Amino acid sequence: MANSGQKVVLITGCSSGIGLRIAVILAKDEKSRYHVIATMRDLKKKDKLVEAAGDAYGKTLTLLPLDVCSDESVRQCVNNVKDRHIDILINNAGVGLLGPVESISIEEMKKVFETNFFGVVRMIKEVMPDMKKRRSGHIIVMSSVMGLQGVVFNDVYTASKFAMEGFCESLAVQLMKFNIRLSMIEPGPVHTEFETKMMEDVAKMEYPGADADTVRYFKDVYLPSSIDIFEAMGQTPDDIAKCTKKVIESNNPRFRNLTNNLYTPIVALKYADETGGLSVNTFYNLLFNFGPLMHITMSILKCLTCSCLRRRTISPN
Ligand SMILES: NC(=O)C1=CN([C@@H]2O[C@H](COP(=O)(O)OP(=O)(O)OC[C@H]3O[C@@H](n4cnc5c(N)ncnc54)[C@H](OP(=O)(O)O)[C@@H]3O)[C@@H](O)[C@H]2O)C=CC1
Ligand SMILES: CC1=C(/C=C/C(C)=C/C=C/C(C)=C/C=O)C(C)(C)CCC1
Repeated sequence: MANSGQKVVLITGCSSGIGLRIAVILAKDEKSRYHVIATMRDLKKKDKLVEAAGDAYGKTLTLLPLDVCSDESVRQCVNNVKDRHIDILINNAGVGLLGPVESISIEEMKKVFETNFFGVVRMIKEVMPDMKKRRSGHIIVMSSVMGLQGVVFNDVYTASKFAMEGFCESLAVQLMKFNIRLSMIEPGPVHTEFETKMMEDVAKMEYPGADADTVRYFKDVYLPSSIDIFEAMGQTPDDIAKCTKKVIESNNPRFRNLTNNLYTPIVALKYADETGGLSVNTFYNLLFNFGPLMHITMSILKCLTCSCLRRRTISPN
């Protein structure tokens, strides 16, 4: 149970990746300022989190089951929190979906929206009224650079994150009147099971309904570029957890928080030209005309960021 001085933080999707690391980093806060309620839809998956939490488990970190796609599960979970008092709600649970639109059923698309959009809306609807009564609270949403900028062959995932951005940008204004803050975290590529699951799905898929050219563009052009980008720019879940902690601890938290400086110029294209031409044409050229060049650029970028060149310059031995 939380001490009177501790902030109660409820996090969704803590069985792996970013949610797991945020839970651990907050539960291990050096000043014990947080009581973390780490949630996951299947508590059988708790071992990785429990191991990473170490001594904090049972003290500053407790577990509750929660499936963001179920009204009943969301209600029960929040009812199980003492006085339903949640100071900080972190909406992290999310799923990806990759591939040509022709080969994805409407049912699969709805599942992505059910988790990434309605899952967050469901959580906010359950927690927000109590925050409003108390005139305090902070809601965090794990969005993505794909909530700001479309990426080819990620059409449906991108749309689900765009939907979230629109919802939150609207709600943030009303919430401010109740002294409740809303912040979006906007990571670029992050090495988690999200990436592995998508690659596994891609390997299994046969892309029914998509023509041969589209499948070729997806497999032979997009996928290698995407792998390059993950290798060159990919952050760790810990990077995102640290950034999220900073946002929570800021006196004046920003609404949008990009986590990766290397990705900022890519997102900036959209704001540099409101007609959208600059971003659409640049992405087209990067993908279809400069694919091999992009591979070289990404390799150089990877080399510079991994600091092997810098190490060699500083220490010739
Ligand atoms: N990895 C990346 O490159 C990026 C990820 N993001 C976002 O970060 C968030 C976390 O993803 P990440 O850590 O990378 O990926 P992971 O796949 O490692 O984690 C996703 C988590 O969401 C959980 N989850 C999925 N569906 C539900 C549900 N219905 N109810 C409750 N939990 C659910 C998963 O649980 P289970 O184990 O049960 O499936 C898992 O714990 C997502 O919102 C994602 O969109 C944003 C930008 C980049
Ligand atoms: C291929 C390709 C791109 C790919 C970007 C990727 C792959 C971003 C991944 C972001 C993730 C995984 C976000 C998760 O929410 C760019 C840069 C648009 C430029 C054009 C070519």
